[in-house]
Amino acid sequence: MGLALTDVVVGCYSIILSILMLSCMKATNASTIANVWFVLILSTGPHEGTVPSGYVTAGRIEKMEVVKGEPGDEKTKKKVCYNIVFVTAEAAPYSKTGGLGDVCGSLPIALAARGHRVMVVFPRYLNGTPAGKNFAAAVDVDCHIKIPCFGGMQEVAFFHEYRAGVDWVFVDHPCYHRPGNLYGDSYGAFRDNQFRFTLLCHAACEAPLVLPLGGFTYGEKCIFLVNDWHASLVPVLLAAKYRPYGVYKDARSILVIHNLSHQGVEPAVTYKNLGLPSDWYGAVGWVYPTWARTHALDTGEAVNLLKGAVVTADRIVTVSKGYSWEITTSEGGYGLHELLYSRKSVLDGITNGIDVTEWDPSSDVHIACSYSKDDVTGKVNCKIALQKELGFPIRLDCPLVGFIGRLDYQKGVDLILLAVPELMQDDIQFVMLGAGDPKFEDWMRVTESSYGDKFRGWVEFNVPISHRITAGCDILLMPSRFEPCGLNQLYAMRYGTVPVVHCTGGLRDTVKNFDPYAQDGKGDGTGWAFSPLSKESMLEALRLAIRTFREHKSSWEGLMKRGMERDCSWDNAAEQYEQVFEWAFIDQPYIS
Ligand SMILES: Nc1ncnc2c1ncn2[C@@H]1O[C@H](COP(=O)(O)OP(=O)(O)O[C@H]2O[C@H](CO)[C@@H](O)[C@H](O)[C@H]2O)[C@@H](O)[C@H]1O
Repeated sequence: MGLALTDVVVGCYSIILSILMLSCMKATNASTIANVWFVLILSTGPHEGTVPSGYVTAGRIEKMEVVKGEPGDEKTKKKVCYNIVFVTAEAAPYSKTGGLGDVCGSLPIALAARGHRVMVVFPRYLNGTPAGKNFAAAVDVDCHIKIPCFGGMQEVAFFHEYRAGVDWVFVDHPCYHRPGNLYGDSYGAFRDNQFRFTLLCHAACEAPLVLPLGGFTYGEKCIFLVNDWHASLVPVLLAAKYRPYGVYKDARSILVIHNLSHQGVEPAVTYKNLGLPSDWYGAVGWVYPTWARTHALDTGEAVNLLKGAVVTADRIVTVSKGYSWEITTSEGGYGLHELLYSRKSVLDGITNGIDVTEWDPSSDVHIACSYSKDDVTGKVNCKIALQKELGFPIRLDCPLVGFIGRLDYQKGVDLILLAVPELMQDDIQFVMLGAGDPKFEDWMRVTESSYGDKFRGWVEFNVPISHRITAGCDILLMPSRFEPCGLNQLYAMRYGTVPVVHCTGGLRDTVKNFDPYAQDGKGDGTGWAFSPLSKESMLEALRLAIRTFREHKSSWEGLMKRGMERDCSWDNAAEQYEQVFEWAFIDQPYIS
């Protein structure tokens, strides 16, 4: 295929422009120049292998894109592309226990689609169940490394799959092969989780240096996105283990906080296991508040991996704006609020997007009948099918309320437990899907046996049924005590299911309270956000929603329609992440 003359002209223009920009920058900022490449892209064809064609393997690649609008209206746009390394404990569809898996399974794809080179590093879990087939397409890249930690040299291997424009890199070690879920089994959390995720972090720091994915390593000029406590050792390792030897001087790290309530806290004596130099204790060292100590001689000394990332990462992102503020307060900061407040200038909130391919009522393979915002009639069939599946009487006039989530203090399940005896007096049907705290699981089973024709407690982690509940219900209840972003309310709105949520964190940011009088009486809003967090205010909001469903059909249709029309794709969030990457590279590494 030959080049058109216009392409050649634009190409020459771009080369000249690049040379000019390069010399300008030389005069101003020599250290930035070291990791900036100007690449002229005449045409952006499909990616081959893992190195997008026309790219240079570097931390930051400035790509001159020819933007073609109307004929004669061609202009050159600068786009900076990065080598991005996600480090996470889970990524869907390979492994998922909650929203972290959803985000790390879809944000990398959105960033790759925007031109970045993206790798996701996470464990190769095998628990002896059919879930193991999720890893079947990954191949052993025949690269074994030895990691110095926990008193010896631990050998890990890497597996790799290139899918949807992303390098999925699986860290392999026997500690990830055992029955149970990703973090524990019926006896509780695995006792060696600190070991398992220390290995992950060390391996993730090596991956860009040693893995020739598609023939080229990512190299050390990259940006690490470290998710939650499991990946939090990465920025500490960059600062303590690599930069003193001149490695990763041009890399940056961003801590992404999905949930501050889990911090990876272990006794202080375990510091020696982490593979950090002895004089770096201060980065991860932490002292419990007095009230949390267990006995009079307890000094409260501990290592806290998330705290280590808060003090060493170049920037911090939380998964909604509301939550980024909440974590700087004593109510929401879980003991880290003062530290987080001190880093306020590099703390941003970016609301999660959702995987709009997996969660699309017009093509969802799990639901009984497809529908869309332009034709919602199929939703009725989904409701009938769900009522059948749950053994409820088939009644379209009866509001069907759902709850999906981990059975955990965070999700406000205790509030539902308190409210159910009253709620069951009303003419409603209520389904709860969740697994977690055994005391809530038992309560769901008992409640189902007491209110057989109107309450179902589905105790399991089951993705297909979560889709069917999202599609078949009229209302989704989320009384979360705190919610960094929340995904189920986003899925619900996309499926025309109206959310009733506690007004907190990402729920407050994404669910707009219904106002029947707005827009000259046409109404506005996408659901109900109640406050304070009490049984009474939750019941009041739920009953208001139920009354609107029963008595104000056009208002209800408006609520459904506005929810379904919301833009919740990842592209918008990915663009905001790009802004944060740019800011991260403007500054020198926070700890150099
Ligand atoms: N029993 C079950 N069966 C099937 N699917 C189930 C299930 N229980 C939960 N899920 C699924 O797991 C995901 C849960 O995501 P959330 O964002 O609501 O919460 P989570 O607290 O895990 O995530 C944390 O990280 C995410 C991502 O940043 C933040 O949105 C959130 O606020 C934060 O607490 C959803 O996809 C949901 O459908």
